[in-house]
Amino acid sequence: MTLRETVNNAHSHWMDADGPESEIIISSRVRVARNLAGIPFPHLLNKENSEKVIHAVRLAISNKEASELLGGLELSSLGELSPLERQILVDKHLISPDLLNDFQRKAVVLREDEVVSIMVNEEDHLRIQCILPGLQLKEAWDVVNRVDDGLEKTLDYAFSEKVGYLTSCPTNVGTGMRASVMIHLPGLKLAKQLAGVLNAINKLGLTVRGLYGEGTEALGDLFQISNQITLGQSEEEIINNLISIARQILAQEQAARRNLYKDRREVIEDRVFRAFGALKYARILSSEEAMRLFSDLRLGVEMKIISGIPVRLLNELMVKIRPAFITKMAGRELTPYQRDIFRAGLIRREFANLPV
Ligand SMILES: Nc1ncnc2c1ncn2[C@@H]1O[C@H](COP(=O)(O)OP(=O)(O)OP(=O)(O)O)[C@@H](O)[C@H]1O
Repeated sequence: MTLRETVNNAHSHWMDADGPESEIIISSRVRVARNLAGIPFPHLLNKENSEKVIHAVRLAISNKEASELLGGLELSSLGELSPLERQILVDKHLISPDLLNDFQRKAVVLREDEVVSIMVNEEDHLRIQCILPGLQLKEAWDVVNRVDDGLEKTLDYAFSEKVGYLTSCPTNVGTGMRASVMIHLPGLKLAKQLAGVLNAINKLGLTVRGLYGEGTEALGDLFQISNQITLGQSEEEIINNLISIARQILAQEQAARRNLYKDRREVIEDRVFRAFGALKYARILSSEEAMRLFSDLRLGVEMKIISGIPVRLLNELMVKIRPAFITKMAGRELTPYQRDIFRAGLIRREFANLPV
C-alpha cells in the first residue's frame, strides 16, 4: 500500500482480529527509540539538523544490502500530507499524536503492509514500531529487531556500553523499548473490578494508557498496558513479563465475563442487543457514544451472545467514525452535529449488509 492508499483506507493489518487471544487482546505493539550519534535530540533540533536526520533515514531505508531485513519501506515528510491525512495516520495508530506538533520537521516511514512504521524526529530521532493483531509481542519484537538491524547497517546510533541506547527522555534509556497490548476490559468494568486490576498493574511496574497512548482517554473500555522500565532488563525479559501479566488480566476478564453471564445473563444480553439496535438504527451518534456501543457489541460477539458481526468490522469502524475520516468521506468540513448524523448513517449502512 502506498501512503496515499494508507490514508484512503481505514483498514490496517492489526485490525484483522486473527491473532492469538484476539477476542480480548486487540493488538500488540513494540517500539524502540533510537537516536543518531552526534546530532542533538529532536527537541533541540534546528531545521538543518532535522533535515539531516530525515536524509540519513532516507539513505538507510534504501540500502540495498539491508533490503531483506527492512522489507520495503517508504519515507514521506509530514509536510507533504494534508492535516486530514496526518490525522488519519494518528487515528490508525501508525503515528502518535505527538508527531503532529511542529510537523514540518518530521517524517514517517511506512512498510507497505502497515505493520511497520517509523516516526522520524518525534521525541527521539527514530521510533521504530510494529503492531500486530492479538497477543503477538514476541513476533512484533522480532519484526522491530530485524528492521533495527537493517537500519543500523547505515545509521550510527547513540549508544553507551554502560547504559545502552541513549534517548531524549531518561525513561527510555537502555533498551529504548516500549511494548504494549491494547486490551478490551468491559467485563471487569461491569463487575466493578477494573480499578483494583488497574491499580495492581501499576504496582507491577506497568503503565495503563488510553486509546491513543499517553495522556489520552480509555474510550470503549480499551486500555493500553505497557512497560515502564527500559533499563536493567533485556528486551526478552520486558516482553516475557508483559506477556505473563497480559495473560493474567485476560484470565481475570474471562472470569468476570463468565460470572456476569451466570449471575446477570438478561442484563448482559439486553446491553448487547440494545447496542446492536442503536448502532443499526440510530440517526445521530457522537464518537464517544459509538465507541461505548461498539464495546457492548464486541462483548456480545466475543461471548457468542450475538453472531454475524465480524470483529474486524468493529475495529475498522473505530477509525472510520473519527472526525478525520468522516470529513474525508464527506468531502467537506462538517459541524460536530453534522458529523454525528453522518456517523450514524455510515454505521447504519455497514450494519445493513450484515447477516444479523
Ligand atoms: N497495543 C497497541 N495497539 C495499537 N496501537 C498502540 C498500541 N500501543 C500503543 N499504541 C499507539 O502508539 C502510539 C504511542 O503510544 P504511547 O504514547 O503510549 O507510547 P510512546 O509514544 O511509544 O511512548 P512514550 O510515551 O514513552 O514516548 C499511540 O498512537 C498509541 O495509540
